[in-house]
Amino acid sequence: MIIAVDGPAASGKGTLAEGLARHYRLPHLDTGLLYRAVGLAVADREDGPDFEPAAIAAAQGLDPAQLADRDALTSAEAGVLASKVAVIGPVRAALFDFQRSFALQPGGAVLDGRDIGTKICPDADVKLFIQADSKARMERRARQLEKRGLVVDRYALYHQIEARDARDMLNPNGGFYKAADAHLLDTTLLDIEAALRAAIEIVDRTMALKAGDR
Ligand SMILES: Nc1ncnc2c1ncn2[C@@H]1O[C@H](COP(=O)(O)OP(=O)(O)O)[C@@H](O)[C@H]1O
Ligand SMILES: Nc1ccn([C@@H]2O[C@H](COP(=O)(O)OP(=O)(O)O)[C@@H](O)[C@H]2O)c(=O)n1
Repeated sequence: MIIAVDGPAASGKGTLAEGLARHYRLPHLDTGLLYRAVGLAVADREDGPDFEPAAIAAAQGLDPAQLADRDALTSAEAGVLASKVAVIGPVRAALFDFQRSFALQPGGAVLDGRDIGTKICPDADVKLFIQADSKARMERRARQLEKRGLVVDRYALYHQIEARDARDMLNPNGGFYKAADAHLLDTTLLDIEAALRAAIEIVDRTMALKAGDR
């Protein structure tokens, strides 16, 4: 079974994808980490003239070992860099095969990102699109960063997330929209457990309907 989980920044898609993977005993890939690793690899060239070719080379040479440093990868700065390399078509093309092979491993997988239901796994068995209002998303990200001992300027964080979402939505190479057959799950008023219960219910119901069709 392949489960695609998409949604905007800090909507809770990673947490849900991890929970679904645990529940159904499937491997999980957070595809945002790939873009974050490419972004970090070219951080010193940000907005410079050779940013684009350097990002393409970094994506083509990406080594899964680069996904290990979670603290660096999940920083707010890495998120901004990720969204800048994510608009470069050849970067997306270079990362496609890794994501697709992960999805197609025997038994299936859970992948979360922005274009899983639309581009990476248009054939996924179940697609979820996770939403939460911007203030709730900012507050979740703020608390996540504060738990690491970082001092967070909520006003700046809110604007940074809005700017990243806007760049993502306008990404000409993206596919960052809710797939027509994706189930919308708004987690604004749900805690992590309630959101996971709702997601499991959607997956079970979708799979039961599919089994009934056969
Ligand atoms: N439904 C929820 N209610 C409250 N906090 C949540 C919820 N879902 C996720 N979180 C928290 O919000 C933060 C961002 O969640 P995450 O899953 O990393 O989001 P995303 O992958 O969409 O960026 C994490 O600290 C996570 O524990
Ligand atoms: N499948 C994906 C996943 C992430 N991304 C890009 O990578 C950035 C970081 O993604 P992420 O999922 O790690 O970010 P959060 O939603 O966790 O904040 C996004 O803002 C997108 O620009 C992408 O283009 N395609």
